[in-house]
Amino acid sequence: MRGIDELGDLRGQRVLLRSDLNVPLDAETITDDGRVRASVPTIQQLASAGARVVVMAHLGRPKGAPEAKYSLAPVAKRLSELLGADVAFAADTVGESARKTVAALADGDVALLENLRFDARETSKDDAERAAFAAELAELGDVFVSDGFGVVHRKQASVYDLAEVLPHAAGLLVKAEVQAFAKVLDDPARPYVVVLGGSKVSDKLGVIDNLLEKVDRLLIGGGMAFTFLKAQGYEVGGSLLEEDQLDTVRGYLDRAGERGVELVLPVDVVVAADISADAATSVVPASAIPADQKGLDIGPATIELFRGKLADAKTVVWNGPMGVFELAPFAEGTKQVAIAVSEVQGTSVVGGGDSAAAVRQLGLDEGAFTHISTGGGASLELLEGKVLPGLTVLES
Ligand SMILES: Nc1ncnc2c1ncn2[C@@H]1O[C@H](COP(=O)(O)OP(=O)(O)O)[C@@H](O)[C@H]1O
Ligand SMILES: O=C(OP(=O)(O)O)[C@H](O)COP(=O)(O)O
Repeated sequence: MRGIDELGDLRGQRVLLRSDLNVPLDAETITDDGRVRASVPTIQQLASAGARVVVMAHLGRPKGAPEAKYSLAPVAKRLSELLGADVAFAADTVGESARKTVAALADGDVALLENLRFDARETSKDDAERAAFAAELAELGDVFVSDGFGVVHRKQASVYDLAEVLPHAAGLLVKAEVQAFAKVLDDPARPYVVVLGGSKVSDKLGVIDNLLEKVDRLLIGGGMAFTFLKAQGYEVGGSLLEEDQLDTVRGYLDRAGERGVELVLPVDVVVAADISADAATSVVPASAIPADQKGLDIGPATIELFRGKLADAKTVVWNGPMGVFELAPFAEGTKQVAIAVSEVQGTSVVGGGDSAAAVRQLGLDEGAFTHISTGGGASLELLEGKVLPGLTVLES
């Protein structure tokens, strides 16, 4: 994979840089700036080389049109602070504001475009629509650098199509992440345990298919667990559920049994009627979730069960919080699993925007794990052996 150094002299060149700046926000306050920090070294290297750096990023999942709560404006401010230099913020992505902002850049300056996903073409499944958006983005740059590791599993205009129309290279973060995972991929020490949770259930259920061929144990918590519990015949009340995946999940349960993979599900759950910080909570068996309650964290018996399954692991990969850890009543499962993963004698990798935020919130830093990855879905797809569009396109 070509790196920035191989792009030639960048002085005066407009570099379109795809970063993953998808950070958790509480109104306009960034609650964890890990992804912004991780994007800084590449930006600094490009700016020091005299490039005019045009950063492109997404925030959340807006529906293809501008929405104030998904604006990248707070991220531009934080990026300015971290760089110690002004970051010009364009109020649109490929419109007049973007063109003027880029035209006004001097060598070594940095700009950030508004959320790419305010344009439906960014994430379109239609190749021609994405290509048209990439062509408009390409007018704002001479070179493309891909550094948003958290999105390299997405075949999207700013990740994939842009590399087909501009000279391109991988940024420092993408290179470092790929290298870190190569070590895990290459003959993992066993027992090899993957812990899955979080709320992107439909996205991440699919990775289990391939992981069943690779791992010794799969621990499933977070929003991911309830489709499994339902597939086993339990009612899950108002918990997150992928109804249309129940047959697929039954298939996973059968295959895990056949292959001797331990698929470990919660035995108890913290439930509440609403997702709120002052909700009345109770702990119920996973087989007895009341119809009017939602499962929002794993319970104490599950924490013990998971701790036991992690104790002798030699390789652990964890993506997805065990509960709604942002709120104190539902944070304990994530906290205890984070501690258990940090104590693993061997390789421990935490991936994902929210999972990484959770471990940092607990005061566990890079030193407590072999690697904290900025990508959750991206790292899981790498580990399952998939070809990631945003990486293969960089080889072309
Ligand atoms: N049982 C649950 N019900 C609803 N949301 C949950 C549950 N467990 C975890 N979550 C939510 O999952 C989100 C993170 O999911 P995801 O994006 O898949 O993880 P990551 O960003 O680490 O890859 C968090 O905001 C958390 O509140
Ligand atoms: O947060 C992200 O992924 P993650 O939750 O899997 O870590 C990335 O920014 C990708 O976002 P997406 O899953 O909306 O494409």
